[in-house]
Order: sequence, then structure tokens, then C-alpha cells
Amino acid sequence: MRDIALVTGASSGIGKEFVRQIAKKYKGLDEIWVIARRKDKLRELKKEIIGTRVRILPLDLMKEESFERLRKVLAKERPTVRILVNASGFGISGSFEHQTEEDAAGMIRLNCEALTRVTYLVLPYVSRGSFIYQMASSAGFAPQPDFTVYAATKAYAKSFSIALRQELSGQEVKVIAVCPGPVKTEFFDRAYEQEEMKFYKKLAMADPKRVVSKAIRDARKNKAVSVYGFTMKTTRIICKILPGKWIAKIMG
Ligand SMILES: NC(=O)C1=CN([C@@H]2O[C@H](COP(=O)(O)OP(=O)(O)OC[C@H]3O[C@@H](n4cnc5c(N)ncnc54)[C@H](OP(=O)(O)O)[C@@H]3O)[C@@H](O)[C@H]2O)C=CC1
Ligand SMILES: N[C@@H](C=O)C(=O)O
Repeated sequence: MRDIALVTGASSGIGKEFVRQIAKKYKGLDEIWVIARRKDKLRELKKEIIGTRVRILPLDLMKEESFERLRKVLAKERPTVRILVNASGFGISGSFEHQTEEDAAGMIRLNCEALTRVTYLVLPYVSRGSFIYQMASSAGFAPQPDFTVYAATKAYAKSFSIALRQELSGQEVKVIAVCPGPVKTEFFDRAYEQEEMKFYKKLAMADPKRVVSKAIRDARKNKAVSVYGFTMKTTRIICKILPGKWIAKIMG
């Protein structure tokens, strides 16, 4: 039986960085399975990874047939999943009423539904002592005007992750919600296509390498939530103290 890591959103940004660091930091893996839509980007990543076999699964996680495909591959290969990273996701900023219905529903579909379904399909293959990384965000700490739907999807990811962590604690599976602030990736090409990015986001922009490295350290310490950097740790404390409607007012 093969020991694998499975990473969604592996063609870019945080997911891609997870693949690189998993290959270096987790010994004894036979394969890393990588999921995203852009096959060419996954091929480039495969070439870059030395020492661990990379298996490409070009899937669109907003399409129903992709889940059937994943279910079948898992049933056929019956791998032991040592690490699952759910990093596929996107966000669109701007007021809710000016957003397209497709974008609003798409964020829920990918950031919540796909994350949940991939976790559900993979869970039967997850072994004792394994790790599950769920990409949430600091946007999940409080309601965020102009990132209304996105922030709500990330609150879901965070809540889902913390509750699942408790359910799986008896099996020694470590589940962690990764909640960084702004991270320098392709995410912002799409998120702020329609408007100027807020200045404080530019100031707080983090390096994906550091965010992932911190997440891996935190998961090994069995933390429930990984938050990178002083600014975001402070933001989290403020969001715990103040009511959501106050935070929304300040941010709005
Ligand atoms: N960057 C940031 O500031 C932060 C990001 N996050 C979260 O981290 C996660 C990764 O984001 P980040 O790396 O920054 O963003 P990127 O845009 O760099 O990466 C997003 C990844 O999701 C994949 N993806 C997008 N749509 C689909 C789809 N329909 N099916 C399958 N895969 C898809 C993309 O691959 P492809 O296009 O090839 O399908 C890509 O690999 C997201 O959940 C994001 O919300 C959290 C906090 C901060
Ligand atoms: N945390 C970032 C996205 O998830 C942001 O605040 O833009």
C-alpha cells in the first residue's frame, strides 16, 4: 500500500508551496497527488519535485464529475493518505450587489462544498497520525464588507476544520485551519480585478513559503489554527473581543 499526500490547488500559490515543502519535510511518502485545473502548471511542478513521485489529477472541483473521478481513483488505488491539503479556492472582492451571481455561488461551491467533499472522499483512506490542512483565512475571523461571501466561506472552512479536528482526535489525525492574512499569490490577480486593493492588505502581504512553513510547524504541535505574523495574530485577538457587527462597521 502506498503512502501519499493529496494537495488541491497545487498549480499555484499556497497549494504549490505545500507540495514543495511536503516533499522536503515529510519523509517516507511514495507519492504526492496534485489537483487543479491547469495541467501545464502541475506538469511544471512535477518536474521540479525531486525524490517523491508526483501524480497529476487535472480536476475542476466545481464540476460534479470530478468528485466521481476522485472517488474512483481512490477506490482503485486504495492509498494510505498521510497528508491532505485543501488549498483550492478563490475570492472576489467588491460589494455583494455588484458581484455576479456566478462568482458568489462559485466561492461557496469551491471554498466550502469542494473542500468538504474532498475531505469526505479522502477520509476513509486517512491513517492514524496523519495531517489535514484546511485553507481557511484571516477573512474567516469576522464578517468583512466588500469581501462578504468570501469571508463567510472562510468562516465555514475554519469552523468545519476545528469541529472535525475534535471528531478525529481519537484517531490521532491532526486537522488544522490555516488562517493567514494576505499572501503574495495569484489570488489577488482575480480578487481585485475590479477595484484597487486596500492599502493595509498591501502592507501585510506575506510570503507563501513562510506561511506554509509556519502551518507545518503548527500542525506538528497539533494546533487547531495556524496564523502567520504579528499583524494577523493581533487581528485575531481583536476579532475575538469585539462583536462581528463592530468589526464589519470598522472595515466597511
Ligand atoms: N493569497 C491569500 O492572501 C490567501 C489565500 N487563502 C486561501 O488559500 C487558498 C489558496 O490560495 P492562493 O494560493 O493564495 O491562490 P492561488 O490563486 O494562487 O491558487 C488557487 C488554487 O486553486 C485552484 N483552483 C481554482 N479554481 C479551481 C477549481 N475550479 N478546481 C480546482 N482547483 C481550482 C487553482 O488552480 P487552477 O486555476 O489550475 O485550477 C490554484 O491552484 C485559497 O483557498 C485561498 O482562499 C487564505 C488566506 C490568504
Ligand atoms: N486573508 C486574505 C485572503 O484570504 C485577505 O484578507 O485578502
